[in-house]
Amino acid sequence: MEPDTPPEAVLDELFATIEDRKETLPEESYTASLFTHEKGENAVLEKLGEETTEAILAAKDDDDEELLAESADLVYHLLVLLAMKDATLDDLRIELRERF
Ligand SMILES: N=c1c2ncn([C@@H]3O[C@H](COP(=O)(O)OP(=O)(O)OP(=O)(O)O)[C@@H](O)[C@H]3O)c2ncn1[C@@H]1O[C@H](COP(=O)(O)O)[C@@H](O)[C@H]1O
Repeated sequence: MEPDTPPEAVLDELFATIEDRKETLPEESYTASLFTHEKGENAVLEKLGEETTEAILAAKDDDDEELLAESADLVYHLLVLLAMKDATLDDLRIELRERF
């Protein structure tokens, strides 16, 4: 991702990169390692649990910087899980829109 990517395009670009890693499985990619992990989907599910706990602790500590960092880890791992389950970012947007 380029440093000058507009903030509103970041999630789409990140999700497209995750889908690319799922398809091409580069050896050096952390994202690809989640798709090929010996624990299967449990690897990303465990990370989601860890990052959720870390975000909660940061919020309880009023550590705003840490909360943002852990939230980013959480969202990233959630997007990996969605890609793993063949869902798309648009599926998530539509689900949210239906709640209005
Ligand atoms: N946004 C992320 C991202 N957020 C978090 N992480 C990784 O998620 C892991 C978080 O684990 P922890 O916080 O527990 O840190 P850790 O102790 O180092 O992790 P582990 O030892 O448990 O693996 C770290 O290895 C981070 O590097 C991410 N890895 C990749 N991306 C993006 O995904 C895209 C593809 O990147 P590659 O995975 O490098 O191909 C790029 O746009 C990246 O910026």
